[in-house]
Amino acid sequence: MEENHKELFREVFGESSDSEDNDSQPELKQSRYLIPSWEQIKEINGLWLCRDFLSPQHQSSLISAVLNEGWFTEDSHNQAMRFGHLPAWATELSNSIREAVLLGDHVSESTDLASSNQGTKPCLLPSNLLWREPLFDQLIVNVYHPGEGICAHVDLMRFEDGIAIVSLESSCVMHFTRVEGGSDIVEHGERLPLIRKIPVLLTPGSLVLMSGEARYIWKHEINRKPGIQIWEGQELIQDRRISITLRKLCQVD
Ligand SMILES: O=C(O)CCC(=O)C(=O)O
Ligand SMILES: [Fe+2]
Repeated sequence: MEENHKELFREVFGESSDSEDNDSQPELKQSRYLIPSWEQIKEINGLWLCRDFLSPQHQSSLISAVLNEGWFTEDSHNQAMRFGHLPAWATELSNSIREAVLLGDHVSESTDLASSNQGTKPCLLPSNLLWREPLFDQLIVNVYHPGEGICAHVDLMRFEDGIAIVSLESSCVMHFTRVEGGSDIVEHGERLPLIRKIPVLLTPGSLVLMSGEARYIWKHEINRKPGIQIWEGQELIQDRRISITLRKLCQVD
């Protein structure tokens, strides 16, 4: 981790328990989470996936915390939104997202992720977004029953850049398509068709981060109609799926 990141990391998360012996290095292995590995969705700038974001235990406690809010006591209730002051579990989740980005940066320096992208270090989340306070102040929890999904959309412009989606329970494929009017993609000197659907598998406990092009010029959708949720040639078994989307409202001055 870069020195300034280390300092910021200490400010936000404090020193770990066994780094008090005047060795000022934060002991990253003592962090609440294992060092996360991030996957860059190469076709889409600004789209990152952390598959091992939450351990199975953390997933269970998060599901309990969400269900304990009492938002989904009736079957017809499938979405809850909160603005401003978020429940403690959501604030903790936001902190974990920041932590995963910081630790992920650390990992990318020693892997070829760092040398990809024509020599420029790929950025999980621009630092002005990573260090804004609060990182997120809006929360949506969606509960999807089998067959239910969300149609293709770009999140509303009233939200800032830098959106996180945590997936729980059933896996699903989220498809990304470029918004119309975007120019053709040129890759290796070849013009690729404008309408391209990029599938991304969202497994339980995974975290998606969208910023820049991924947030503004790509639509995302989850179509759980029969025959659409295919991954590696197999149709996914559908069960209930819960997602937690965290965003920040734009300031209105
Ligand atoms: O449920 C999801 O994974 C995505 C939710 C979403 O895109 C939204 O609420 O804007
Ligand atoms: Fe969305």
